[in-house]
Amino acid sequence: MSANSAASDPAHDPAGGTASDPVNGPVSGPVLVLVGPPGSGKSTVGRLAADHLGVSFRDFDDDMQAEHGKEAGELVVDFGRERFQELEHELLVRVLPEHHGVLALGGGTPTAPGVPELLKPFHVVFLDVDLDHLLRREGLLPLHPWLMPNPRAQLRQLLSDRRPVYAAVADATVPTSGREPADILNDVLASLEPST
Ligand SMILES: Nc1ncnc2c1ncn2[C@@H]1O[C@H](COP(=O)(O)OP(=O)(O)O)[C@@H](O)[C@H]1O
Ligand SMILES: O=C(O)C1=C[C@@H](OP(=O)(O)O)[C@@H](O)[C@H](O)C1
Ligand SMILES: [Mg+2]
Repeated sequence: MSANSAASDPAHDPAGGTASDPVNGPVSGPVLVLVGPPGSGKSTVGRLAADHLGVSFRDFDDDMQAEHGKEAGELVVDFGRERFQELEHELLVRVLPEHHGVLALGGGTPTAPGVPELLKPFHVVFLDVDLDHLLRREGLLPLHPWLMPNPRAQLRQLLSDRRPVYAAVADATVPTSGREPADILNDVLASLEPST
C-alpha cells in the first residue's frame, strides 16, 4: 500500500488525530510534523517515526507532485518560488486535517506565507543539519534543480535565511549532522513525550 493510500485510512492512525489550539480548541491533524532544509532527513526519519508509532506516513512533496503532475523541485522551477508557495499553502490547508499520522513537509514549506500559523496546533520537529554534512547527502541535486548553478552558496544562504523560521515553528530541534537516522529518531520520539 502506498504511503498516501494508507494516510487516507484513519484505521492506520490509531495514535494520532487531535491536537489542541488555544483559540479553536481540539484540531484534527498529524501527530508529528517534520521541518528542515532539503536533505535534512525529513522523509527518511518521518518514515521511521511513522513505523515506530504505528501510524501512516505522508510526504508533502508527494502530495504536491500528485496534485500538480511534477516533482516538487521541478514545480519550483516551472512556477517560480512565489506561486509554488501559494500552491503549497493551498494544499496544506487540505492535507493537515485529513492526515493523522506523520507528515514530512517540503524544505521550503514553513517559509510560505501563512504556513507557520497553520502549523501552530501541531507537534513540529526541526531536523537541523550543517552545510558540510548537507552537501555530502545523496540525491540532493537531481531532486533540487533550483539549487543550480552554485549549490554550496545557495544552501549556505538558505540555511542562514531559514534556520530562524524552522526554529520558530518547531516545538523541538534535533541535530542530524553526522548522526544515523535511528539515533535521530530517538530524539524525535523523545520530543513527543510529555515533559515532567
Ligand atoms: N542522518 C543522515 N545521515 C546521512 N544521510 C542521510 C541522513 N538522513 C537522510 N540521509 C540521506 O540524505 C538524502 C536526503 O534525505 P531525505 O530524507 O530525502 O531528506 P529531506 O526529505 O529532508 O529532503 C537521502 O539520500 C537520505 O538517504
Ligand atoms: O527547500 C525547498 O525549497 C524545497 C525542498 C523540497 O523538499 P525536501 O526538503 O523534502 O527535499 C521540495 O519541496 C522543493 O524542491 C523545494
Ligand atoms: Mg523529503
